[in-house]
Amino acid sequence: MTDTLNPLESAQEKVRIACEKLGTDPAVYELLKEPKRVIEVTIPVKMDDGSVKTFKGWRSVHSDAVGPGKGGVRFHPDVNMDEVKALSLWMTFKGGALGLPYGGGKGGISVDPSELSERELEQLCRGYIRGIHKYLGERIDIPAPDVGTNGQVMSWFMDEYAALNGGNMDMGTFTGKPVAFGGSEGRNEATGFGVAVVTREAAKRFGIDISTAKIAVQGFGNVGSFTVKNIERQGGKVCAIAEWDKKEGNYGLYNESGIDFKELLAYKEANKTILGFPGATKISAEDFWTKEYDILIPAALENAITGEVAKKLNVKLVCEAANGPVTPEGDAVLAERGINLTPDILTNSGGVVVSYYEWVQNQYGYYWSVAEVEEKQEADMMKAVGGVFGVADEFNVSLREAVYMYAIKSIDEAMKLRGWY
Ligand SMILES: NC(=O)C1=CN([C@@H]2O[C@H](COP(=O)(O)OP(=O)(O)OC[C@H]3O[C@@H](n4cnc5c(N)ncnc54)[C@H](OP(=O)(O)O)[C@@H]3O)[C@@H](O)[C@H]2O)C=CC1
Ligand SMILES: O=C(O)CCC(=O)C(=O)O
Repeated sequence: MTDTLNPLESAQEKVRIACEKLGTDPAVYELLKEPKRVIEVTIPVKMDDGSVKTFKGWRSVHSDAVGPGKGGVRFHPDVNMDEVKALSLWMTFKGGALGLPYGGGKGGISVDPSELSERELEQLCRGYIRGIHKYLGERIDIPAPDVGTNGQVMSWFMDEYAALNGGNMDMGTFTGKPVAFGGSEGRNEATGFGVAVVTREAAKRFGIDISTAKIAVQGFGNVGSFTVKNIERQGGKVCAIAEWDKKEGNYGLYNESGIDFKELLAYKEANKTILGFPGATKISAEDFWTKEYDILIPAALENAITGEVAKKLNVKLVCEAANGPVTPEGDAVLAERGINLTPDILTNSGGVVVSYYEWVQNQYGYYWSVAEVEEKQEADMMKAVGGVFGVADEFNVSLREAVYMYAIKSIDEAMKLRGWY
């Protein structure tokens, strides 16, 4: 088997297998294999040095069978149309698995945001919204943060959207906004909080004691860092973290007795990197991937665990916090080696769950405390975890297959009710 690194092909394959296992009408795969709409925009930005640069951006709505498109916007040099399409497809199934009233959407711009000044970045954000605003709205398509974007980006998006729409302040058009500008308590940490919930439940299912488990996390961005924090809150410890650096390349940090979250975060805030953190030893990327852990949590980008990487892992459980971090060949190798896996669209669904709460709160104009948000999030995610584990047991399939099978039911039903087949 050759490794498919095209995320769209790998996403389509997962849907095809789920349809086959469930014996759905052939129309279901036909309707779900490609996005409903993809917009491509070229965004000109006047740079600080007086030159003009153009950037390519996309927004894809994979499905709106159940409700408006929903999903993040990624700013990264490797973003391309196929990646955006795949990420939007995954969002359709993430929403389905969690029972959210949404379809799937995703956007992105091919750019390294760290190379832009704040003014240039703001212009890029506003230009992107000028290009796609007619296709956005609380009931149409609702962006949120993903890799390389954050609450500040959402605020510029919202401001530009309101300006282009006669001052329309439908705040639910974007989620992941800062709390001071219509955001929800708990959204910034929500994905990592949810990853910790799913990891805890999977550990129970596969007989791993989370309080003594050795856990490794790849990526210390939004998802990775709050995963580490919430694993610590549950009494677990993360002993290895992998990151990358423009000069240094890929590397890891290791501390057998646990890397302290608060100290590491403070170091990152002060130094803009975790490289050189005194509370752990620097290790090579090769060492990071080959050391023995109970649980490995990839929380960076796609295709981190290829077939080759999967062969050398020394772990019992992989919890996919990133979208698409395991390639189809990686999946096959993990299965052959008896290494369990919790799939991305379940494991990292906490972000979109709390985005949903933000959208609800925006429409009510009534806001919840962080404790209320976390309680609701945990309950909603536990329901999905129970449902997916149940399908896996009933059909004797992997959790990856189970989550697609679990999610597809409601999407299929909505498409049929709408007369799409
Ligand atoms: N934010 C959210 O709410 C959600 C995010 N996700 C998914 O989670 C993943 C991470 O997203 P998020 O945390 O938001 O993004 P961030 O940009 O905040 O963090 C990604 C982190 O991974 C680092 N990184 C990049 N490449 C590597 C590598 N090869 N090895 C180690 N570290 C690396 C980045 O470093 P650097 O910044 O230097 O590039 C950064 O610190 C993505 O797959 C995203 O789609 C899923 C659900 C919701
Ligand atoms: O919060 C959201 O709407 C979506 C987050 C996201 O992009 C994802 O779950 O991959």
